Amino acid sequence: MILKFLRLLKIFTVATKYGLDEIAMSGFDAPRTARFVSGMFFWRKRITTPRGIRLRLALEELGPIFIKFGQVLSTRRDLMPPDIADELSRLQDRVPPFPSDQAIAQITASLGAHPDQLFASFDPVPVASASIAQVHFATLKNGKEVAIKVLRPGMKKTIDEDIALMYMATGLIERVWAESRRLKPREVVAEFDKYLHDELDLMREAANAAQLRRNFADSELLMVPEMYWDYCSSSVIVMERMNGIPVSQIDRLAAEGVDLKKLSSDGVEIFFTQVFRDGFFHADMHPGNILVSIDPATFGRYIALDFGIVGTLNDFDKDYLSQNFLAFFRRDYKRVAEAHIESGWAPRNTRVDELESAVRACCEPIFDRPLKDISFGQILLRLFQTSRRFNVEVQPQLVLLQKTLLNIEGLGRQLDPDLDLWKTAKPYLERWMGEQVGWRGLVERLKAEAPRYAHIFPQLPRLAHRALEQHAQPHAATQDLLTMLVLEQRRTNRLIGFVAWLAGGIASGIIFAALFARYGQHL
Ligand SMILES: Nc1ncnc2c1ncn2[C@@H]1O[C@H](COP(=O)(O)OP(=O)(O)OP(=O)(O)O)[C@@H](O)[C@H]1O
Repeated sequence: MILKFLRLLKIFTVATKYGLDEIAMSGFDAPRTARFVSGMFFWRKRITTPRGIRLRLALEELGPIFIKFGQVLSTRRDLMPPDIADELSRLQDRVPPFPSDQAIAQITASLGAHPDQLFASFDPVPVASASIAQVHFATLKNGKEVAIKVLRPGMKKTIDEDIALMYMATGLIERVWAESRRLKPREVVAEFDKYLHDELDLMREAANAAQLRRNFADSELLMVPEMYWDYCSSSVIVMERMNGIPVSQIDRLAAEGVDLKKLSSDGVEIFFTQVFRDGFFHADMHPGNILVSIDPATFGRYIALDFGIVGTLNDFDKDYLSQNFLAFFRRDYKRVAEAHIESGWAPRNTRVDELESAVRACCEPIFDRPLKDISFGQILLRLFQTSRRFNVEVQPQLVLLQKTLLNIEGLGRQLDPDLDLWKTAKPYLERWMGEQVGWRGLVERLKAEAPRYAHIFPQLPRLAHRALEQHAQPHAATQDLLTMLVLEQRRTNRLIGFVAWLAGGIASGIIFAALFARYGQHL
């Protein structure tokens, strides 16, 4: 309890030192009591440093968990003012490594043997250390070079304590200051809580890596380290050691003869493949996590590292994205508005023309520049900001996607300032749309649903009969369901009819050809 109090006191002192209260007071219509308490810090020197810098310095002083919190906040550009988000994105969580005997103890406890027994060699000096984990290199007994990621000891306790304080603080703020709820502080902390706890389980990270590796097994564009499952636990993972040049070292890449233009468009292709083909994307694409191979066998291929954060998208999300991007680039804002209402994201009673004109107002200025300079990430961001005004809840996976898009665009344009994102991405969007509508889409969906239909179809007449009996006057939801089932059945019947007709045609053709071959000369 005393420790909790001291920690709270420390947070309070740091917040006052950097005038964070003043940021809050100026940003919102703060209640009088809060202004009075804030005004009591008369002894504080006049604050002249910009608010974003002050917030960043305060978080740095509060330690790794708060630094991580700032990094996560920096990605919520739909909530944060741009000056603060820009400054927070500069937070670095490079922290001093923890002693190697602690890493060795962690490996021994997790994998059941000392590194000397497990590996042919183990380097006690870490190659990198961050707030959650650090990485050591080693060699397996079969000669394979590996990288070992070890969780920082005692992290869970520290995280739980700091998060509990954050919940307490946000709860208090929300209670005394209703206006602050607009920023959804509790929701943001809850998201951060989940994010950190996900990162604490390295097994999740290993599983994400394995999935991404499988998705790109046949690709010439991206390499993902293999996970060595016999040496993986929730606090230690061992994976193939990758060699390459960090993508941020552009001069080195150029000197090695890597084609930067190709690298740039490959990056976009990889990203859109992850999004629209797999619905599974690496969402921590900062340049430190991306290498480029210069090994002759895999020259110029991307290497991905650090799989702690991935985004997943379902068909609904993909449909939303492709519809909106395509409508945007046709400047069809009405379609954008309709897509939001049809998908149920904007409330049903939203007026299409109002949403359309809001979207137009925020996006038209973006189109005032050459197509190649348009940022998908910016478009999505503006869209989310506009949508919020219409009570659209922006889905976390799309916020993650928007943040990753900004990273990819930044990276792509650093490698090739002429990168035309739209030209590179359009075929993916169009292919996705093509697969969703028309015969191809229907056949694909039927194929995917076939096993389920096999169960449902025989029961359909009974279920429909029972539903009709139970509800002589079916209510709206049941009515909708029945209508949907009937429509689906009709569509399937049409497809089956078409296939039967085609098969019949082919069969008659074959029979006719056979008869003609046999008896044709007698005719
Ligand atoms: N498989 C690997 N092969 C070679 N080097 C690796 C490998 N995995 C990690 N590293 C090295 O360790 C560094 C940190 O790894 P990683 O990003 O996974 O850790 P992290 O703790 O999540 O760090 P951060 O939070 O800064 O991204 C990488 O930048 C890279 O230099």
